[in-house]
Amino acid sequence: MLEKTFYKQFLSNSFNIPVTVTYWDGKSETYGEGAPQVNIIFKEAVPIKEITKNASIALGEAYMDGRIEIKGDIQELITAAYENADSFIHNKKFIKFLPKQKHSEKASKEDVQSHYDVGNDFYRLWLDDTMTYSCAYFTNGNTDDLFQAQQDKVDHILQKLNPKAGNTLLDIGCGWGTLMLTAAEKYGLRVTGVTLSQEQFDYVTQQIKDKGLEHIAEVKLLDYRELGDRQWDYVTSVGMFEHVGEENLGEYFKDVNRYLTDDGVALIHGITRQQGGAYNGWINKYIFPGGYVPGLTENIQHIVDAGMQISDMEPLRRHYQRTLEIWDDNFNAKRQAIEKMQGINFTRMWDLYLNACAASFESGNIDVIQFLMTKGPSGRVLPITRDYMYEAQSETVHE
Ligand SMILES: C[S@@+](CC[C@H](N)C(=O)[O-])C[C@H]1O[C@@H](n2cnc3c(N)ncnc32)[C@H](O)[C@@H]1O
Repeated sequence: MLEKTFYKQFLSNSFNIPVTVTYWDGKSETYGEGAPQVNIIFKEAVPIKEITKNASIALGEAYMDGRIEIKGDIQELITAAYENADSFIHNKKFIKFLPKQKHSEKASKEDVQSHYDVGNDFYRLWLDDTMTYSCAYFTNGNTDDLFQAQQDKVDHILQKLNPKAGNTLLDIGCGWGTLMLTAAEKYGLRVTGVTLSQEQFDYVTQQIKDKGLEHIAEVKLLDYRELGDRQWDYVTSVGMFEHVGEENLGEYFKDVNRYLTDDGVALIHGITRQQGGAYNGWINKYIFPGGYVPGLTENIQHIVDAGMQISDMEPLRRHYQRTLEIWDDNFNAKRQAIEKMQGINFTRMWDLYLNACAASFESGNIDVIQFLMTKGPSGRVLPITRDYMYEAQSETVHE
């Protein structure tokens, strides 16, 4: 009885849409006004002490192993929790414990490999053919297909750099390599990519060979902190600073600045949080160990402290919401194959992750920003308007 009183209070305050909750004794109650859109079914009670320790971990784990079922749209339910300031997602009372974070070179390697080395065969099932794993750019609104939108994102980034053929580019956290290989093939740049994932490194190495780009493209299995004194004309880093950790973020931007020539341009693209930086219990425990989403102003402060000058900033949150929705559709279209490959708990975990991230963008809890920067006020002067970013590029200029 005590347990149910707690649940009733906890759940009736958590969402800004009406929900029906079916309890372990088979009885249902509806909270909120109007017709319920989602039914949360507790097949058994999640212990109150787990919920009060970290509700997102406790409920996430219960969803993963099937103690909780959700009938209706999971993204809509989680968005409703993000949009409710009193919900357990925001309430410090339910976030007393966070998994420990370490960001040494060794810890970063283990963390990154635990996520990306799930395997290229897994990612191939639900990413598009560019194997890009970051926010796409839907040039024509939401109608573009993901493959086109990922290519457009890469062009959008590279065009912002105003690149000159023959110049050099470093891509920190190059993933499966589409940005760096496009920079080489289409823009004639001499490119270096770094990743900590063995699977990505093997994939990009093969791509460089297959495309005959060995003379202008190289990939390294290295931590971004281990690149020595070398400098590049352009530095890009897409969907990567979220791995760096709060305590290393200032140094990360200083490294970006250090790797740039005096005349260099950097485009750093990543997730920020409106209300200040945060770790997320369940995501940190199961999806991105070591992940940290910085606050927007925290990032800007680090950029300024590193001595860089911001030339342009573009928030793309609705593009990331759309990207995640397409990934989740693709994921569910391949659900059987994924369950066979990774097991049912992993599949439920990953589906929850994609929905939770889409909800976080949808509610505006997080955003994704492209920061375009030069090396201080005396660095390169970019064109005075944004027009140059949208001018069509010539076809392949590959040397
Ligand atoms: C979300 S993926 C993005 C990949 C790619 N930029 C894209 O847009 O598809 C993050 C990338 O950052 C890399 N990464 C994370 N921490 C790193 C580190 N300390 N040093 C080098 N690469 C790192 C990962 O290996 C992965 O390639």
